[in-house]
This record gives sequence, structure tokens and C-alpha cells, in this order.
Amino acid sequence: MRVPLLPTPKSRREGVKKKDEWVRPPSNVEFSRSDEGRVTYQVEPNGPVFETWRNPTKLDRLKSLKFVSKNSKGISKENDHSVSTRKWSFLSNYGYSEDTQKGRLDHLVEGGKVKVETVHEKKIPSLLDNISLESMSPEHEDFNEKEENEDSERSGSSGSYEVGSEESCRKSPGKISEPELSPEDTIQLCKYMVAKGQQHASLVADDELPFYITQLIDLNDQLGNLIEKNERKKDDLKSVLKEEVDQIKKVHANLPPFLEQAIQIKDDYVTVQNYSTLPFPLPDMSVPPPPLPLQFVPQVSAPHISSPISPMLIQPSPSPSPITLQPSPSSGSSANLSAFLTPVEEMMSAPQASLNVAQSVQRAPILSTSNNNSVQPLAYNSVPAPSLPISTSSLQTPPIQTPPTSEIPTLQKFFYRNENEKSHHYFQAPPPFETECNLPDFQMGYNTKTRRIAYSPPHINRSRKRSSATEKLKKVEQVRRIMDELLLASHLKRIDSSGRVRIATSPVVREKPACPFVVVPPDEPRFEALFTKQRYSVDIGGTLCKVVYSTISRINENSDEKPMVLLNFRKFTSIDACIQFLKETWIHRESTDVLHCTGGGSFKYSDRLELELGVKVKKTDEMNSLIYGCDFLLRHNEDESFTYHHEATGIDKFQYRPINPDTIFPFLLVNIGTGISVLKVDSPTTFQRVGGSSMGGGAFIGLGSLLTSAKDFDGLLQLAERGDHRQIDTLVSDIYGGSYSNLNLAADLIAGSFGKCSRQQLDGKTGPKEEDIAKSLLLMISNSIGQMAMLYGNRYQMKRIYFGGFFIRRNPITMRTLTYAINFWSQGAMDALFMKHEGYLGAVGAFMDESEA
Ligand SMILES: Nc1ncnc2c1ncn2[C@@H]1O[C@H](COP(=O)(O)OP(=O)(O)O)[C@@H](O)[C@H]1O
Ligand SMILES: CC(C)(COP(=O)(O)O)[C@@H](O)C(=O)NCCC(=O)O
Repeated sequence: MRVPLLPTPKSRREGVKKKDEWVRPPSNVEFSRSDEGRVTYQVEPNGPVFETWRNPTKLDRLKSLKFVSKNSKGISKENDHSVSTRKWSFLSNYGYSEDTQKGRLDHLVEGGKVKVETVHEKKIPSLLDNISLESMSPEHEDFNEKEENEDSERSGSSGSYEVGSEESCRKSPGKISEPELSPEDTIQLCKYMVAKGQQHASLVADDELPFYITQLIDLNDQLGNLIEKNERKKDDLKSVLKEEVDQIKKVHANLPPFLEQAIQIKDDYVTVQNYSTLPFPLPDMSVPPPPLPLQFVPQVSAPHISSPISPMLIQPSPSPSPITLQPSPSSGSSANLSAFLTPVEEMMSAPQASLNVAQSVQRAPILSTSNNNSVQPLAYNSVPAPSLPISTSSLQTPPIQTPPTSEIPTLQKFFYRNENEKSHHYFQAPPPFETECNLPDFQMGYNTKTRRIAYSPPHINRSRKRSSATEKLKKVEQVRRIMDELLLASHLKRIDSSGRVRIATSPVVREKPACPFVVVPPDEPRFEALFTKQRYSVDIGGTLCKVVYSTISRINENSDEKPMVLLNFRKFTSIDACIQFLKETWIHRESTDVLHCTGGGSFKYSDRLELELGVKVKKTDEMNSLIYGCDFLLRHNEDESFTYHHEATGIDKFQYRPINPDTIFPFLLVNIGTGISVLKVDSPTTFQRVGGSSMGGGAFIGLGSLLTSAKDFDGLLQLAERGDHRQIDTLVSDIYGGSYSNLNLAADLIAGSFGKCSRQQLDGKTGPKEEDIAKSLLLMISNSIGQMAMLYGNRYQMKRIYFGGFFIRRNPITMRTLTYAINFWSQGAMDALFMKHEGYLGAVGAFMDESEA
């Protein structure tokens, strides 16, 4: 009867056995096969060689074998050698394989019979313990299969099995053996066959036994090789996997924080969360990254800052809408008062106040719950108020940290270099998240060669289930789309297989930044008091006095809805005007009331404020106020922060960057007031003032006043917008006659600010135009602030740099220069973010400080 020896499909499906489950032939038996198919084998290295192929004597010997099994009670039971499937199986499972792995076979000659004992290092119940093989007389040539019930006999103690007489085992050392098979060899062969045949391959015709044995040995060798190969492959895959996961981690580390949450890396698995389940509103991903310079070749050195304002590119930009400072009213009359009211207040004081407020509220971005872009409105979060004042130790200068040796090297390879086409490229505008990215969780792997995130790569959770080609394509497409978005948001640029960058943008912007009121979160207990009492705060800085105060408003006067508490904003150029405003608008103040105060003036003018206003002054540290105000605005005013895109037109220049409240920190805050403070902010209560500079707003207005006839800051800005800095600054082209290509310094780069204004150069010429001076001055100061901000950002590995302070004033030249400097020098790794309430951060922070006065 023939039984296939190779694994059946079923066993294949069951998978490959573990290495230590494989049965190997005893190492002391060597087999070789001649061309005619003759099989020889040697039990001992220098022992006799036996021939087993089609050997009639051997067959006789085989036939003469008799199995004797002993049950647990010691009663022997005889069987012929063609034992049942089950018996072979048991032999294989409980006897032989264990022997080869854990024990050894001892061949004993006892009473003219060969006795083979199993010796286990560890006693394992073995069927061999209960089975004896005895020589059988030739007349017992019964090959009928008999079923045995070994199951009940398995649990015997150690035993032996015996084979025919020793005389019958004639061996000739060193020669081809006599055509007779010794019983012990036969047993061994049988055992090989049993072991190899395993459960499903029990019976083989006797004359074919040796043939199959040799085949099995070959097979076994091959399998052994395969196992080793398999192990090696596994090790290889592990190291590849680790490498790739490391790569993903690098990419992950450079993603914006909200995407860090979307992409989870755990052990060797990278999971992209279902976007729709993310617990925060994602920023609009169709917003392209800020324009990057055409070339991103790392600079050899950074001695110069490029002037981003190429005169050829300058479009007449509309003058900014400055917040006009009203003259200080001389008295507290209601007529004068109206001149100081914010639009909201004007509406409220007018007969149709409620209607106007309603319209105004609808316009207010923080209330827009169903705008047509893909960003979900922010729900008000119950953010517990950190108790101020904040730890003063944080004000100390931090220990110097070693700057990173390379500036995010992994990013560089993604940058798109377009030297031929003089245009910027963005990625294809991704579809809205809600519809297109509503995918179930899936796993992705990052392919270092193709630089793509691939769906279910072979080594990561490969599904055995075959999906249809279209399904696969669909999934790949979905993943690519998400990858585009990730890349887009992280400023990584992907070149597709054709070498082109997919182009198209549909930026989503809401409105030109203004400085509207902010609605106080309605459900936070800490703001309950504001429904019954107005609160005022002031930030008295080196140049300006900023006031934040609350008012109450209803969308509809007659409705039962809870009214809203609004924060209103005003600024003054003098302390007198500021105090006057407070006197006139804070009508219902009482002596027990508190004026929340921050900035240098909170110390300088503390007594005066208390005296003139008849209230208590409560001081809040300036830096603490800045951070707490920044945190509050980012957290509660959805459209607070935005990036500036000079090349875009109209409102497209302003692209909003709402941020998940959980991922606001860390960030770098560069507050450009009279002077500059650079703060590394890790939480509302943990920050460091890592640096500062005196080259801020004060320097600009001071030098501007000396060098031009501008009367005030706005006048200076207006001049600058008309100016041509090339008449004032020495450019690279003025020195090199063109670009300095070795250093990749463009021809129109500013080599030296005000370089063309030396006495020598000016002599004999008509004096430089003041608008050119104003422009050059503004570029010089904002370039240097941008570079400083980038260096601090880089030093502390920040991804977002928020600019605050009234130097910015949403001025296009300033924002463009700062953005350019940050993008250029950080190679797109950092975002330059501006804020609607740029100059009011400190005043908002002081307003929020409810710690004891
Ligand atoms: N109307 C303005 N008058 C004077 N300076 C202004 C005005 N608007 C903007 N600025 C600029 O803002 C700077 C003051 O910014 P601010 O944040 O208020 O700082 P500070 O707290 O030091 O007053 C000034 O130095 C100036 O460069
Ligand atoms: C002293 C200040 C904190 C005052 O704040 P400001 O009124 O300028 O907003 C600020 O001007 C500043 O940080 N100046 C820079 C000092 C320096 O580090 O060089």
C-alpha cells in the first residue's frame, strides 16, 4: 500500500513545523545513492556500508520483523510489521522525534537479539517504550493491516523493542554490505520512514521503503536548509523592518503635532488613525505650505539674509488697515465716549444694537459652526485655569543646548527642486477629510526606496486574503492621498513616479485678519463672574498701552438664550489716553474692583492707576501674561493664528491654522514689542525666556523717526510700502556683478543693509528717498528678527514659531520677511505663525489671571 510521503496539502496549510519539531536522521548514518538507484548507508563513520536498494534479502528481513507491543499491564501483543497508520504516527510523535532531539539510541545486544533502548534526558512518555520488534518466521508473511489500539497502551513505563538474532546481522566493515539488512538498521530505517512520513504517511510497500527513506533524507536535508534560510530571512526582515520603522519615526518626528496624533507608532507597527475619529478639528489640509524658495541647497554659511522682496515681484499691496488711535477725550462726556468705543460697543449703544451684534457675531469666525471649509469648529474646551503667577524659575536662562548638527536631514531629500521652471509647486489639493479620509484604521509601511508609505507592506501584517485588483488600487490610492496630506502638512514634498510634483491648490481662507472681539467660553465656571461684572486688564509696555475688557452681549435681545461675554480690545499710545479711556468706559467700577495689570507700566504706573481709577491694581508678570494670553487665544479662538502667503492674492494670503488644544505646546513665542523677547513655551506654566533683542519695534520707530519725516508708526509703514530698498542696500549683485553662485547667494540678496548710504557714496548725489530708507529699515529689522527666531526655533527644535507684539501690525512686508526668513533658513521645517490679536497677548493673559491680588 502506498501512502504519499510528501506533506499533504492539508499539512501544508497547517504551516511549517517549528525548527525544533523537525525530525532529523541520526547523524551517524550516512546515505548515498548510486546512479542505478542503489542506496547505500553507513551507521558508523568507519563502519560497514549497507546496500538497501531492491535487496530481496532485505525485504525478507523486513518481512520477518514483528512488532510486539506491551500494554501498561505488561501484556505483549504481536503485530506484523505493516502496522497501522496510528502506530507509525505514535512512533513518530512520541518516540523517534523525541529521541533525536532529547535522547539517544543505544544499541544493545542481549541474548542474541538486538535491543534498542531509548534514553531520554527528560522522561517523555514514549510509545517506543511499549513496542518490541521481534524477528518473525518467514511463514508469517501476512501484510494485512491490523488496527491497533495504541491509545490505551501509550502510558507504559520504559521498555525495549527487540529485533532478530545477531547472527543475522552480518556486517563487513569498509565494504559494500552483504545483501542482508541488519535488524537494527532496518529498525532505524523504519524509524526514519515513520518520522518522515509523519502522521499522514504511514505505510509504504516494503520494496520501496529504502527508496523512500533516501528520498526523505534528501527532503529532510532540504527542509533543514530551508529552515535555516527561513531563519536568516526572518532576521533580515527584522532588520529591514526596524530600519523602515526608524525612517517613519524620523518623518513622524517632523510632522506637525496634530498629525503626530493621527499617526501612531507602536513597536513595529505604524497606524494611521481614522481621521474622522480624531478628537479635534483638523486644520484644513488643502492649505498649501508657505511658498518655499526655489532652491533648497544647504547654505555653506548663513552670513546674509536674502531679501525676499524682489522689486520685480512687488505688487502694489493695499495699505494695511491700521487700528486708528483716537485722541484722548478731554472729558467723560458720552459724545466723546462714542469715539472710543469698539464697533461692538458702538452697535450696542446704538438703538439697533442687538441686530448689529447679531450680524457681527455671525461674521465672527469663532462662532461660525458651519463654514464651508473642511475645518470643524472648535468646541469650547473646559480648560482649567492654571494658577498664576507661574513659576519664576522658568524665567532663568536655560542651560545652553547643543544645536542639532544637521537641520532635519531627512527632510532635505523630499524637497522639490525646480531650477528650470520659475514657479512654486504645491501638492494636489486633498479632498475634504470628512468624506475622503473616512477610512478604517490600517497599517502602513514606509518604503525607503520609493519614499512612499505603502499599504500593508510584506513585512507588516500582510493579509493573506487576496483582495481584488481594484480594491487594492483603491486602497493604495486612499493611502497615497493621505500621504499627500501628511507631506503637505509637514512641508515634505513628494515627487511622483514621473518626477513631477502634483500641482494644484485650493487654499481655504476665511477673512482678512482683523482684531475682532473674542467670545469667552460660556460654560467655564471661572468666567461665570463676567456675566455680572465687567473686568478690565491693561498691558502697559514700552510704547503702547493695551486694554482688554469684557462686555455682555445677546445675539437677540428678546431671546432667552444665555448672553455672551465678549472680550474687547483697544490700544493707546500714551498712559494718559489709556487712563482716560478706563475712567470713561469702566463706569460701574468700585473700590473693591481689581484692574488686572501687566507690562513694565504695571510697576511704573501702579500708584497712579490706583489713585486715578480708585481700584486695586493686580500685577501679573509680563512673560506669564504673554504665554497665558497666547494659550487662551489659540485654544479658544479658532482663527487666531494664520500663516502669510505673499504670492497669493486677496484674502488667500492669510491661511488659518487652527490648532488642536492638546497639541498647542511646545512652541516658540517671539514677542516683538519695543524690544524682543523669545520664549520657549512648553506649557502654560512652563517656559523659558531663551533670548531677546533690542532690535525690535522700538528700534524701527526710533531709527525711522530719525531718518524720515514720518510722524508715527503708521506713517513709517506707509513710506516703507512705497520704497525701493535697492537704492539703499548693497546687494550681492552690487559686489559680484551677479549672483554668488558658489554660495548660492542670489544677485538680489541684501549683502549689506544701508550699504549704499555711506558719506562717500552719497556725496554729490541727491539724498536717498525716505520711503527707500523706511523700506530698507523695515527689511533690515524684520530680517534680523526672522533669522534670530529661526535660530532659536532650530536650537530648541520647534515646529511652530508664533509672532506676537505690535511691531507686526499684520504688515505685509513684515510678515513676508519673517515668513521668508523662517521658511528659507529652516528649509520649511518651521512655520511662521501670526496672530490676530498679536499685540494683545499680554493684556489677555492678565485678564485671565484670577490668582489672588
Ligand atoms: N500706533 C503705534 N504707535 C507706536 N508704535 C506702534 C504702533 N503700532 C505698532 N507699533 C509698533 O509696536 C511696537 C510696540 O509694540 P507692543 O507690542 O505694544 O510693545 P510694548 O509692550 O513694548 O509697547 C512699537 O515699538 C512699534 O514698533
Ligand atoms: C524689557 C522687555 C521685556 C519689555 O517688554 P516690551 O515693553 O518691549 O514689550 C523687552 O523690551 C525686551 O525683552 N527687550 C529685549 C532685551 C534684550 O534681551 O536684549
